[in-house]
Amino acid sequence: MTAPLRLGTRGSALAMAQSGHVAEALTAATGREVELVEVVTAGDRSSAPVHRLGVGVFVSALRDALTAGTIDFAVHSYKDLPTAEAPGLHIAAVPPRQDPRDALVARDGRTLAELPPGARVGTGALRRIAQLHALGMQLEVSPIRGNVDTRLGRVLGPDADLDAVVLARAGLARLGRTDVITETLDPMLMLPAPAQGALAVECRIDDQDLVELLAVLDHAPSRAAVIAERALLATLEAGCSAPVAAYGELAEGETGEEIYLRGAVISPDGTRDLRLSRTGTPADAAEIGKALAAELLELGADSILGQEGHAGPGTQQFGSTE
Ligand SMILES: NCc1[nH]cc(CCC(=O)O)c1CC(=O)O
Repeated sequence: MTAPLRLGTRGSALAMAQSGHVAEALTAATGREVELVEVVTAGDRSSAPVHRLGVGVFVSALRDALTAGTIDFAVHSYKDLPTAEAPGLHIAAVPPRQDPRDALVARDGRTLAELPPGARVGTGALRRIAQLHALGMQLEVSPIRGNVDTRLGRVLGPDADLDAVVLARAGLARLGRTDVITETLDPMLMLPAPAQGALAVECRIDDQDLVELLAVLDHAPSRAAVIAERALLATLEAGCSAPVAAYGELAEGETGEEIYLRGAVISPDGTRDLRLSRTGTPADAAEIGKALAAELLELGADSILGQEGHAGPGTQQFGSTE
């Protein structure tokens, strides 16, 4: 009898859902038993806005437990991971990615175009705040945070005080709540966060057997897209509050598989809005992301990021913008 593998997870409904899903997939593919071990993170204990805490707080407790050996592997929302690699740890799999787009949940079944000027829209991420302002619809954007249920309650609950909220479709999908979505937002209007909708399955790099076992969960196209998007983010050296968006799509081109990467840097008030795209082969995913970031920098992305508490080269801690 082999002991069950210990999968460390945060206790939030979203984290439990995605960890449970990965555990089931691993057991189905390999026959190995998996046991969920709850790890409490500093992010779960605090109610400060995420862009001030830095999403790294959700991650570091899980990584500490991995390094200490109290768990064998962990599942992260990929967009919450810092762009810097964690010493001694390895992302052994990127499972098939969920739809990375953002979703609007609005009162009275409204779509974005149906919101009147002055409508109150809640979202915590600067990337979303910036893109909502860039629409020029005179929306009143208010920063919110909390778990998915708390955020939905601001629109759907008995004490609803907002007309709409914007959140990741993937989070709602994992919780079985896509029924509340009134519009899945087109990336032309709301480009997703780098790696949104993707998971990272991480273990210790010296745990060779587990590295090999977990590889069955890897989905190459999802990994390539995420590599491109995060190379863009890393090259911009964006701090934890940076309004940076990136979306890589894989499609069959004339010369084989192609990756189409879009990137955006938007000032929080929406007045400056840089959007560019680039294509290439999935094998060059990282180079495509770097090159697109370099083009954005040439257009002045650094001055937008500088306005927003840009950490500057070498000082970056947290990779995600939200
Ligand atoms: N911001 C926190 C966060 N981190 C991961 C998700 C779920 C979506 C995903 O896995 O990318 C969410 C919720 C959201 O952005 O609405």
